[in-house]
Amino acid sequence: MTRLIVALDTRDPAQAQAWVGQTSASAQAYKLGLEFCYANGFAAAATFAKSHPLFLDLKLHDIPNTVGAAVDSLTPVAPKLLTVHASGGAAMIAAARAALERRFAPADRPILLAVTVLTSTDADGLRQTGVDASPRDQVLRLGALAMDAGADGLVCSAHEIAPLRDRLGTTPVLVVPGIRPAGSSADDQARIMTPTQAARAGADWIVVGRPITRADDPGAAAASIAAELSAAS
Ligand SMILES: O=C(O)c1cc(=O)[nH]c(=O)n1[C@@H]1O[C@H](COP(=O)(O)O)[C@@H](O)[C@H]1O
Repeated sequence: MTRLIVALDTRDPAQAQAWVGQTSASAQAYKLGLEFCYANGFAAAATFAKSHPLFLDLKLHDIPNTVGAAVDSLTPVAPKLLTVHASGGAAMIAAARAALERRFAPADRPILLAVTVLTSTDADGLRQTGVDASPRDQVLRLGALAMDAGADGLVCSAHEIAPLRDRLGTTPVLVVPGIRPAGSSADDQARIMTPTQAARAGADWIVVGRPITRADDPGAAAASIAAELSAAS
């Protein structure tokens, strides 16, 4: 069944804890990213990871030596999932994987996810960066590269789940943001689907932020999304 990760996109630890309290019956993991970690440091993320499964979303992207060393430095946080950018290339992804293998026993090793094409990017956005491929083709290209280089899974939009499964089978863990319940605002997301559509397409996890955290009742919003996931699975 598709599981729900709530993105705790805030710099305020009390707010993050409040959202956890409101959604804990519906979510299976929580995401802390750049906003929270730059404001509060990694010790705060490490404390959080002691009581909740943590998706640490730092989207690392640098030369292989720097990314490997950064992953080494993140060892005390011990997240369940960790992101790098697939466009950093095979050697960079391999360096991240090697650092995780050095630092963790196999059973405890964080799941290494490669972000393919950000869900906020459409074909025009890709073209502006010099990529003439469609988002789908670019996700397939980067997805295959990342899995060959040692990623355990991929971050993609729900639109690319079926083509990725066709190309790469069931091995990649597919983590899917850009989720919007029917009728809700897309905000800055370009490639969106509903929770039901993502679950039916075969997402392992969906990542949902604002549709829950900006709702009048975050607990009810998360419960409604969890209900969609269980009905679709
Ligand atoms: O790696 C991610 O989690 C991520 C990748 C991506 O392509 N798109 C994307 O939106 N995300 C994250 O997923 C969350 C989506 O938040 P909402 O758009 O508010 O639901 C944010 O925390 C993003 O940083």
